[in-house]
Amino acid sequence: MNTLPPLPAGIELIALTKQYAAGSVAVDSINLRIASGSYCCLLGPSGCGKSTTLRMIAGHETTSSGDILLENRNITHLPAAGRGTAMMFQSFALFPHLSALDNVAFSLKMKGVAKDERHRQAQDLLERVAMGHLAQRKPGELSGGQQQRVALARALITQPRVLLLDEPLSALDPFLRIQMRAELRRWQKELGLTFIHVTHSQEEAMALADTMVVMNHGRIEQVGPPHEVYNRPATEFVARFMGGHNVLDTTQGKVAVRNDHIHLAPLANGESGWPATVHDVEYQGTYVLLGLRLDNGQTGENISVMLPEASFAQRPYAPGDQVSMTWAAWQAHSFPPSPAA
Ligand SMILES: Nc1ncnc2c1ncn2[C@@H]1O[C@H](COP(=O)(O)OP(=O)(O)OP(=O)(O)O)[C@@H](O)[C@H]1O
Repeated sequence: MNTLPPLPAGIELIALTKQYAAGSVAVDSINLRIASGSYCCLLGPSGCGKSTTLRMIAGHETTSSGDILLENRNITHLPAAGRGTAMMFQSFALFPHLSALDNVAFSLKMKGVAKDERHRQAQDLLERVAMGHLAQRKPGELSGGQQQRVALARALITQPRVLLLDEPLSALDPFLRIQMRAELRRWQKELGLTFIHVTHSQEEAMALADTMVVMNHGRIEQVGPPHEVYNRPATEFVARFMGGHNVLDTTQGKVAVRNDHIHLAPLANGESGWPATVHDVEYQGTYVLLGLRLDNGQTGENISVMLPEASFAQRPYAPGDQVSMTWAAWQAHSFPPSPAA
C-alpha cells in the first residue's frame, strides 16, 4: 500500500467546455493531462477549438463548464494574472514605443516594482535569451527572431509555471521559423517549464512536441508522442490531417498506409497488387511524389506515393503509366473503434 501519488500534471483539463453565446460548442468536454515540464502542441484545423482551449487556460476566456488545474491547483476561476501562466502571442504584442528592456519590465511596473529592480530583472532575462546587448532597441529596430526573444523574456518575467504560446512562429518567414522553433525547444528544456503551443502546422507540432494533441470540432481525436500519432493514427481524421498517409478501403475495412510504405511495379498480367494509373509526378528533391488513381473504380480517391529519388531514377514513371500498388500487411493500420460508436 506504499504507492506514491501520481505527479501532479502541469495542466489538467477536466470536462472542459466552451459554448459561445452566439454559436455551437467550440470546446466539447475535453479531458487532458499535460505532464509538468513537457512541451505540448495543440494541433488541428482552423476552428477546431485549439485557441479557445488555450485562452481558457490563460484566463482570457471564461469556461462554460469543467475545470482547469495547474499542478493540482484549481485555477478555473482565477484572474489571468493570478494563475501562474503567461502567454506569448503570434504578433508578440510588444509595445512599439518602448525599448526591449521596458517591454520586458512592463508587468513589474504595473505591479509597482521600483525602477532599478525591474530593470535589473528585465536585463537578466534579456541576457538569458541572448538579447542583453540590444536592450535599448525598440521593437521596430529588431528582427522577427529578436522580437520573439524579447516576447519570451517578457512572458517569463512573471515567473510562470506554464507558458502558453498562440501560433508564436506564424508571423516569421519560413527560414526563421525553423530556426526559432529550435530555439523554443531549447528554451523549454533549459527552463524546465510546461509549454503549451497552439499551431495548425503538423510539421511544427511534430518537430516540437513531447505530446501532440490533435483536435477536431472541439474534441480531442488523439493524444500521444509525435511518432505514435504519425505512425498509428487513431482515427481516419488524424490520418488524413497528419498527411503522408493514404486511407484505403480494404475488405478488412478502412486502413491507413504511409505514402512511403507503398511499393509500385509496372502493371503486368497476374500482378496481385491494386491496379492504379499515375496522373501526377512531382519532383521534391530527395524524393518524388506520385499522384495515382485507383483503376478499380473505388471512391475516386487520390493516392499519393513517395519514392526515394534514387528508386525513381532507376524506374521512372510518367502520367498515364499503369502500375500495381502493394504494401506489407503490417504497415496497414486499421482504426480502433471510436468510443462514440
Ligand atoms: N468570440 C467568439 N464568439 C463566438 N464564436 C467564437 C468566438 N471565438 C471563436 N469562436 C468559434 O469557436 C470555434 C473554435 O474557434 P477557435 O478560435 O478556438 O479555433 P482554432 O482552432 O483556434 O482556429 P484558428 O486556427 O482559425 O485560430 C470556431 O467555430 C469559432 O468560430
